[in-house]
Amino acid sequence: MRPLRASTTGQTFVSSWSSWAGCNSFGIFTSRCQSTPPPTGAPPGDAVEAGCDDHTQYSHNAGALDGVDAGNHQEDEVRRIVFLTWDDLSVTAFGNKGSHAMILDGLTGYARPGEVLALMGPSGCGKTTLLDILAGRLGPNMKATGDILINGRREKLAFGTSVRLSTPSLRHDKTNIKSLGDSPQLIILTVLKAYVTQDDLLMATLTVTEAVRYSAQLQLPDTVPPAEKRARADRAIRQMGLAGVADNRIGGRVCKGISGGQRRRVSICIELLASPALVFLDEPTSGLDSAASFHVMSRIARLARTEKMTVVAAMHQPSNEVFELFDRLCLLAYGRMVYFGLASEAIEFFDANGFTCPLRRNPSDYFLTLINKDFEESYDAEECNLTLPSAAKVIQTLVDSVKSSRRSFRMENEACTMDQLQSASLLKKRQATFFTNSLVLTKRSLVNMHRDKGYYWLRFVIYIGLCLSIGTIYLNVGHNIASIQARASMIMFTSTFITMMAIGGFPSFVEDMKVINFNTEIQTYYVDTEFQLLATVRQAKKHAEGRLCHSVNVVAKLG
Ligand SMILES: Nc1ncnc2c1ncn2[C@@H]1O[C@H](COP(=O)(O)OP(=O)(O)OP(=O)(O)O)[C@@H](O)[C@H]1O
Repeated sequence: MRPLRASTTGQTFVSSWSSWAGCNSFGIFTSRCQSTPPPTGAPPGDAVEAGCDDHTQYSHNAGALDGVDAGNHQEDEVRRIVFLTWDDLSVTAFGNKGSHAMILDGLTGYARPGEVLALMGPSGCGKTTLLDILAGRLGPNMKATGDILINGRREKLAFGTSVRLSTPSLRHDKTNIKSLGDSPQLIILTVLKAYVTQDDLLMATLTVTEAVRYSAQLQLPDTVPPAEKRARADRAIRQMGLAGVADNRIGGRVCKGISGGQRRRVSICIELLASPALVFLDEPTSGLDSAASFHVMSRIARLARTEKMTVVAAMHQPSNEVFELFDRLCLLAYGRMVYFGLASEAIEFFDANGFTCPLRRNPSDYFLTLINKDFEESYDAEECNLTLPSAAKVIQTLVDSVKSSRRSFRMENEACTMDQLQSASLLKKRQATFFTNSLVLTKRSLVNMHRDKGYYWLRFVIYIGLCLSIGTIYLNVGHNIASIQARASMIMFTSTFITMMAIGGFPSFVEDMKVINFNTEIQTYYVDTEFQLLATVRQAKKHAEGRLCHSVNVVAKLG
């Protein structure tokens, strides 16, 4: 069994890529594919040709990628190509009393540019956790081991979450894979990435158009003219089917705005505006009807192909049409991987393991029903008109099959090949400047504040009321000795009141913090410093107005 050829460190990405694409078409990889017999027990779906076809298909991208590369001479250009691989990835959650639970158990896989990888599995199987760890935003009570590599390098993704989790990687010990070396360089990399979480973090007071346009101003670099930014935002709105609600407020808990499905589409729209290299989507179609799901997913898949984006999406219940849009499928069951490969080969894989999907049944529904053991005890076979084997047995069979099959061998080789594209890891984020960010954030925040009746106008009315009350109480207080005491108590009262009113602004501040924190966490488009500035300007404006009222009142009434 021949090991894969390692690319030389220091090669340009073009040469590295071309040599790889060349290998796929006529060289090493093809001959390896053809010369390697499938391991015993490999299911028919693991046909050698399938693997090679898969790579040949990839070589079609080479021209496009070369084109991208050739045009990228400017220092601030974005390198769009992201090969994301993870190996032997495990995540454990720790409870308060020393208890712990394994959430992900030794997962290996990869996501490639121009493709959509769907993560599927029963609720609670670990899809969000996998997205979180890949995006570098794992919770504080979680510990992870394994390797995550971007273009062959261990990267530091966000908030100090190094993806260099443990060494040595198991894969390096496998005899059929060439070692990557003991300790690939740990670097801090700014990848233009996007994460659409399950909860939509949007400012309730903005309209759909405003939300998307502000994001365009923040995400797109200053070299893009404002008119072009607006045009891109408007185009994205239309493409997400939001033209009809473009001028509607997003809304929140207090005032109802657009629907849940529309909010979802706004979130996706905002995140995909700058065509990020790496996109994580957590249930992008939740709350959408089947037609809307299909349109949204087909737009994402088309963008992935045309912009060479690497898309990883956790999905629930995709329809047949949506399922066909996925390039690859990673099926999880209680933290373990029961399938990884081409989505189109999943039925064949299940069939080869004795689980034949009934005719006219949605394959993803069938897979999920087979591997869900949450409801086994309450499951009524007659009522469901379906006899299913024990989910635990199915999961074990599939996990064993994935590990031992030719598919697993191919997957690891592909992941390893991607890991070796080390020279491709120079990614640079193109974004608006500090000045633009500060300006846009401040403007957005002021608009938000003025429209928030509870936060701004109600407080304004209270300040006016206070001014009138104090003015009336202390009117003509005089200039004798007793008036000094009256003035002192008035000053004490107003300063205490203003402090209390400032505390009242906390809920809005917390809401803003959620949005800001999220964007900072995944390193999208603004940073702490800009937020500090924004918060200061905002608070200063609010208090200046309140204090101005008081000062005018006090000076006028007390002299
Ligand atoms: N911080 C945490 N501490 C303890 N357990 C956790 C934590 N986060 C997640 N879990 C557990 O890990 C498992 C996987 O959770 P995760 O949110 O990744 O599942 P999921 O597949 O995304 O679920 P769903 O499809 O319902 O969103 C669940 O059993 C969950 O209870």
